[in-house]
Amino acid sequence: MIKAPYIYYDEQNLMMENLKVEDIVRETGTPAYLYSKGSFLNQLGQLKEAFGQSKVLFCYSMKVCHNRNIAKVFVDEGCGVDIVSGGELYRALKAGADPKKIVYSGVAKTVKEIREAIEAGILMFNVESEQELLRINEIATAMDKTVSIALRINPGVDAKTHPYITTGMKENKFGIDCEMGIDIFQKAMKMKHIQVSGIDLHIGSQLLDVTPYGEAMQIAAEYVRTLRAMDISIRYVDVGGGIGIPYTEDKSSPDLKKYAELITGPFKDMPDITFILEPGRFLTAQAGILVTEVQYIKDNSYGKRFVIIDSGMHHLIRPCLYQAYHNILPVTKKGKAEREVDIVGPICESTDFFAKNRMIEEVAQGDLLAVTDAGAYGIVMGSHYNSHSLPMEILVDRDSYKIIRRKETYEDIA
Ligand SMILES: Cc1ncc(COP(=O)(O)O)c(C=O)c1O
Ligand SMILES: N[C@@H](CCCC[NH3+])C(=O)O
Repeated sequence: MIKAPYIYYDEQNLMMENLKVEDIVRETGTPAYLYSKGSFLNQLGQLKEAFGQSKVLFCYSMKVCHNRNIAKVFVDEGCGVDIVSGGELYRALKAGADPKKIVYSGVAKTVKEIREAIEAGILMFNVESEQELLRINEIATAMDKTVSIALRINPGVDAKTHPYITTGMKENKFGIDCEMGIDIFQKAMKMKHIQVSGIDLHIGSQLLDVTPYGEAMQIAAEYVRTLRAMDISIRYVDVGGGIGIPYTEDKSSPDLKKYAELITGPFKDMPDITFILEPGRFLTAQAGILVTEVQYIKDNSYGKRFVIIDSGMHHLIRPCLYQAYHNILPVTKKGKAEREVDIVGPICESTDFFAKNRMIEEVAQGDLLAVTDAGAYGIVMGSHYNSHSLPMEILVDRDSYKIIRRKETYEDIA
């Protein structure tokens, strides 16, 4: 494994691992997502270290970056996979995931998806409603299989993150509220083809301050005690994902040691519990950059300058959807003075921007820019809007790179 940093400048050249980013994309073309394998492994290593000897199964939340080559990096390190659809199940199995390490979340699992997951023999369904439980039981009965489930409870905890990405509050569609959950657990216990195995919760995404996990895990531990007192056996506590990354320099990485303590601490009296973690963003966001080429520079008479690029909201929707900040770097520094610009894409929407009023080194037509921290919720939230193709994806490993998703042709998207 090579040492951090994985994305850095060597004099004027932006590097990923041992390669110049410019050399890669001049061969492959733009727009392109580039990912550093070393960074993936380093982030996973940090999480593993924080949890030390605790019984934890890390399930890569593949919704953040579902390329099967990337899932395979984590699978090869012993991780399971957190999936939310039949499509993700397919990708996870193609990546070589052990079905016995796959957990399946999501509020709208269809009959077909449930059947496929039972056939694959996944570890556990994270059930999000009573009707879903009934449906799983019905399908399991017809298939004559016993299916392991956890109920996703909604602990009513404010994760204090962006309002669009909290999930554990009363107004969120996820999970079952704690009070109703007890009754549903009891019903599940009576179902012949259902094996009650765990509880599940996920309070939100992009948490930099881990304290809300403390409150949530106290609630979870109390809940498990109540269930056990009713002879409802709980082996797994699935904590979901949510650990964030600093997108801006004024923020710092979450305290992983504290996170691990907040998760495991309330369960000290239950050493038989296995924790399941579903990290996503923390594992992949910082490893990814989106490289784009400047197409045009346009000034208007109000003093505004637009830098128009060959990528936009159809490739990375986070700035448009959450007003999210992503750093934007020249791929090759030219030593020019900085000036204020809007960096905008080709889409016929005024929300199609990566940055507004941003100071960056002056760029010219044909220059390359790299949007950083783009490895999570990037390409997976992309679209073919305006019939543009998605960027290619490239995995960098020390001195070499591999195209893991080729450029789409018109025929692919027509
Ligand atoms: C159930 C569940 N697990 C895991 C994740 C991954 O979250 P994150 O990328 O914040 O780690 C999400 C997304 O928020 C989720 O909804
Ligand atoms: N898509 C969001 C995170 C949503 C989490 C999914 N449960 C983001 O880009 O930050």
